[in-house]
Amino acid sequence: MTPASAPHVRPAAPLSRHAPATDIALSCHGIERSFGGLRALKGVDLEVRQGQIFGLVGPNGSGKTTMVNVMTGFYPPNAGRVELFGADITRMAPHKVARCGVARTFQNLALFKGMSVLDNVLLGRHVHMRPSALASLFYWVWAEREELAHRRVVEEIIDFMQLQDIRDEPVEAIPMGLQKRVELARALVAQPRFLILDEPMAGMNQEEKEYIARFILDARDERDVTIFIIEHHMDVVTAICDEVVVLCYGEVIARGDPATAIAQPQVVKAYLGERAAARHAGTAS
Ligand SMILES: Nc1ncnc2c1ncn2[C@@H]1O[C@H](COP(=O)(O)OP(=O)(O)OP(=O)(O)O)[C@@H](O)[C@H]1O
Repeated sequence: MTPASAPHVRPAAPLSRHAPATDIALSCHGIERSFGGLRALKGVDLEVRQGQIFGLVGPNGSGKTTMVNVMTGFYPPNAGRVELFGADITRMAPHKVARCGVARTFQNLALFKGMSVLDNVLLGRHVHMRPSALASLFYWVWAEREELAHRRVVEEIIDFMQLQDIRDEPVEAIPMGLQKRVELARALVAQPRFLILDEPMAGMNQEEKEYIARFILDARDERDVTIFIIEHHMDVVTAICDEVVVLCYGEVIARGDPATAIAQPQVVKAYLGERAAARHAGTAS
């Protein structure tokens, strides 16, 4: 493609010319966040290396979504520092974090009813769409070309996520498992470097879980994206995550290799309660 015909599609903005080269994609240090008298996060530290699938797990109410909200600028932390690819993004506004190459999906589906699958996916390109007066002036030359380039990215992701057959369906008419796949597609069309998935397998049956796990692995391997995942299905976590951090009441209680971390007694106790954990230990020994 010649420069003259190359569509003007912005890649994710580099964070800073002065950001140090690092193989750490995300680093959070000493993150504190309270809601009134409730300390939802109590000095959380974690580090995600580039190219990892990193899992954040923990019982309900342990602080996982709050942590993601701090990382993405939705909740400013009361203390601590968040770095993305070596640059400080603590307290950066969410839309600026998105422009730094971060995309996320939400725990509860956030698709637009009444719109087709294709249009919902296309919305994921908004982070790369910044109309300028000059572009409008030369609309037919530039804006149309840019629109085509956005469509090309969307078509590629529709293929990648195998959504061709349902592309024109209203999004509310397709099953829940497919809606989750559309959400993942919408996050991927933003061409993120760091993708956060909040319970991507909630409400899925075994077959749907295996399907979406495959797409997550392929996204990491083929699209050069680091993945941060919150997930309650431990079979999936052990199957696809390279590393996990386990939260309980806002504190890290285990970390490391998934199978080892989630078998720790304090983790079993956090999930099952003291008595069941003792029974589990009895059966395990
Ligand atoms: N906006 C808020 N206002 C008040 N309390 C909040 C708010 N957001 C979260 N909390 C509280 O902070 C704690 C951590 O909640 P959070 O949603 O981060 O947990 P979680 O691990 O994501 O839970 P789940 O697995 O159920 O989604 C909970 O006690 C929750 O009630």
